[in-house]
Amino acid sequence: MSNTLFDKVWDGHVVKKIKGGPDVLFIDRHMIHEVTSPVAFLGLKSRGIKVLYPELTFATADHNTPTINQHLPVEDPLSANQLKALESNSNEYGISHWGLGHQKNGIVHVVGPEYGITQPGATIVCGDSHTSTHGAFGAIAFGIGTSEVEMVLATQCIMQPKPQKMRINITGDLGFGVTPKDVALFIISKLSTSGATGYFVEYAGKVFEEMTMEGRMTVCNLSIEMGARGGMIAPDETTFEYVKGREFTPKGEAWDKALAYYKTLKTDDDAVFDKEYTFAGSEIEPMITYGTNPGMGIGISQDIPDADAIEGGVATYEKSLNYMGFNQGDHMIGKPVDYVFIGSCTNGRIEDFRAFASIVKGRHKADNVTAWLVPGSHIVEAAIKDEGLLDIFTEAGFVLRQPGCSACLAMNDDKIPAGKYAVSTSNRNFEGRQGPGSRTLLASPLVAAAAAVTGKVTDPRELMEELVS
Ligand SMILES: CC(C)[C@H](C(=O)O)[C@@H](O)C(=O)O
Ligand code: SF4
Repeated sequence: MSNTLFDKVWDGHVVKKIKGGPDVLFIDRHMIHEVTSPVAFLGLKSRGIKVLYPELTFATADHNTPTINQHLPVEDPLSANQLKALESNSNEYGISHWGLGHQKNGIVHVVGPEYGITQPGATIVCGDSHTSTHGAFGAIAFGIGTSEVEMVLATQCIMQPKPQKMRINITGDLGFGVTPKDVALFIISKLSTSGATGYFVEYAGKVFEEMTMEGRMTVCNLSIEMGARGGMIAPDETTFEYVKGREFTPKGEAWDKALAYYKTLKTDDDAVFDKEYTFAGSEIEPMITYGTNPGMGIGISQDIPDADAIEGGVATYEKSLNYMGFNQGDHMIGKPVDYVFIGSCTNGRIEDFRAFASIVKGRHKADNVTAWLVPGSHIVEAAIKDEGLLDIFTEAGFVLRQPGCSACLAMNDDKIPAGKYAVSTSNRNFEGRQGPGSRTLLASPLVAAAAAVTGKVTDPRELMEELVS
């Protein structure tokens, strides 16, 4: 029988099928952070249960961590408590803990792949919706709630109804200045934020085959923003090359065996999906959002659509534009920008900082812009320095901060003030997401860089040197 990539990985992890109910799945890797794990550990303690396989769980602190002066004690008492709880729980149960200041510390979805915790064909969970990121490796990776975190700690299994299957194909090539972030924002703008609810998505086609692992992670990261349980891409040579030799990946003979398994992980030619979409890469231009959900995105050269061209309630649409201080029919290009944030588990990897540098090189930060450059991990931070990007940033008037989630959801001090506009490379533009009253325009690192040097929404293609005629 022909199977999809998703079926192959899922079926290979079913421990028990419950008739008419969910499947019990074995979980290969469990990542935890300080926000969603404390209550799960309290639950374990109150029931006197141990962590079944502590060696399969990895803890990192990211949401509540400051991005400057990380060597100093954390001032905010709530954040300090959560960070302490993660540390003491990890120590008590024998779980690897990469806390603030640890050399391996960083955003959970950035460090997992960097250290080879993320592997093709694995099942990976974390109490965090953007766990979908790890699907870039051909893993089944999804976010879980705190009570499920407790379940996985106790049993290394989870009960899950099997989602339906969707495939999204992007054919052909991407245009100049179009990045993986634009591909993802384009798909969400077409499908809406609920368009993939109940589905697990496979991304397929030439555009994804030619994408780097960093790009694939950006796309899979945003799967959750169209309601999908997760997204995945079949592993190939690009994947194997990325994974090989990392700290937690198999070595020697075990690698050969693992590689043979990884190579089986693709959708059979005649496998059937419950839903399928196909778009041409050439349809996509650099994207930007204008509203308060990630589906409210348009090509940067387009105008804000009229309410009657949008599915859903007119009142909600108007409320959203009102919050943003925008009107139907407005041009996005030229809108003033106060803040620029490059970072997060969506676009906080080295390739993103290279893209940002390619535009700011030889230019200067606009005076009206406050820019926060936040690497996703210490590995990214070190690469920024080693590759000479820090020099480019410094000359252009930018400062590099230390790793963490930062202004992506502003649980630390990195908050965008009320009413201010931020071009942000993160994944959510909800009301108040980046600080109470903040207004977020989601975009790629290229669009963020163009805004940072011009002080307004600018088409990055105008600033890119090798403009093809
Ligand atoms: C804090 C955490 C539970 C949350 C999530 O699940 O996604 C956060 O990471 C986010 O991006 O909003
Ligand atoms: S970077 Fe943002 S989206 Fe990613 S885990 Fe942190 S808060 Fe969530």
